[in-house]
Amino acid sequence: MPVSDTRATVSCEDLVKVFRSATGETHALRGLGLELEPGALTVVAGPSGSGKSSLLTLLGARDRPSAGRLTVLGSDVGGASTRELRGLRRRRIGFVPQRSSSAVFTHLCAADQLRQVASWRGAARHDPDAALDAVGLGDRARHRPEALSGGEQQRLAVAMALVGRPALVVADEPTAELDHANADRVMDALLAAAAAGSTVVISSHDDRITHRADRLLRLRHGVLSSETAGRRTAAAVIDATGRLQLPPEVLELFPDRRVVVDADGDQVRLRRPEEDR
Ligand SMILES: Nc1ncnc2c1ncn2[C@@H]1O[C@H](COP(=O)(O)OP(=O)(O)OP(=O)(O)O)[C@@H](O)[C@H]1O
Repeated sequence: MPVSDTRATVSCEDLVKVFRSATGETHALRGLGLELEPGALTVVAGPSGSGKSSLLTLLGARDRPSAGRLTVLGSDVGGASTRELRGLRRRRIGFVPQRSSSAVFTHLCAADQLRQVASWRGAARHDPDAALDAVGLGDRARHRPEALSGGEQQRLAVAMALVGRPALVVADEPTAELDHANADRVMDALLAAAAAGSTVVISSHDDRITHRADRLLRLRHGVLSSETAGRRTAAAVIDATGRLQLPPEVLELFPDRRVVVDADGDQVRLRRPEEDR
C-alpha cells in the first residue's frame, strides 16, 4: 500500500474493478495501490488483459471503482456526483482513449477541435496551430477526422488532451498506431507536459516508449508486479577506435549484443534490431 503523499494528483488504495456480464465476472483490478505526483510521466506496461485500460479509465475519472478508494485531483471518484466528475474530466483531465477516434468530434476540423477543448479548459490563449505542429499535424488544421488517417487521429487526440496543460493527462497506448518518428514526437509532447508540471500517465507495450518513462509500472493479473524509477542516463567512454563500452545496466537491454544506431543531429539513439519495421 502506498504511503499517502499530499502532493499526489492521483491516489488509490485497494482499487478493485470487477466487470459483470451474462457469462460471469472478470476481476480486472484486484486491490491496487498507487500514487501519482505532478511533474512525472508514468508508463503502465503489462500483458494484454492485465488491466491497463481498466486502470487508466478509472484514473481518467471515466469509470468508478467496484471497491477501494480512488482520489483524482481531490475528488473521490467512487462517491462524486456524475456532474462533478463530468466537470473534472472536461476542465482538468486530458484523456486519450485506446480507440482514439472516439475522442474526436466528427463534425469539427482539427483546429476547431482544439478550440472547443480550450474553451472548456478556460485556455483563452491557446494556439491550435502550434499545438498541431507539435504532433506533426501542422498541415492538417482544416481537416475533419474523416479525412485523417488512424495515426493522425491518434495524434489529434493527444493534442486535444494537452490543451491548456491540464493537471492530469491520461493516455491509453497513445503511440499504438504511430511510426517511430511520430511516436517520438508524441512522447516529446507528453514529456514536455510532465516537465511543465502535469501528472502524465500512459500505457504502452512498446520498449521505445517505456524506456523514456520517469517511472515504469508493470501490471500483471490486475495488480502491480514491479516498479522501476527514472529515465536512465549513464556516462560511457568511446575509445580511440570508436568502440563504446556500455554500463552493465544498459548492456542488459541488448542480450543479443546487436544494436541499431540512429544518429539524428546531435542525438544518437541505440535500440534493439527487432524494433526495426
Ligand atoms: N467492459 C468490460 N466487460 C467485461 N470485461 C471487461 C471489460 N473491460 C475489460 N474487461 C476484462 O478485464 C480484463 C482487463 O482488461 P483491460 O482492457 O483492462 O486489459 P489491458 O491490459 O488494457 O489489455 P490490452 O493490452 O489488450 O488492451 C480483461 O480480462 C478484459 O477481458
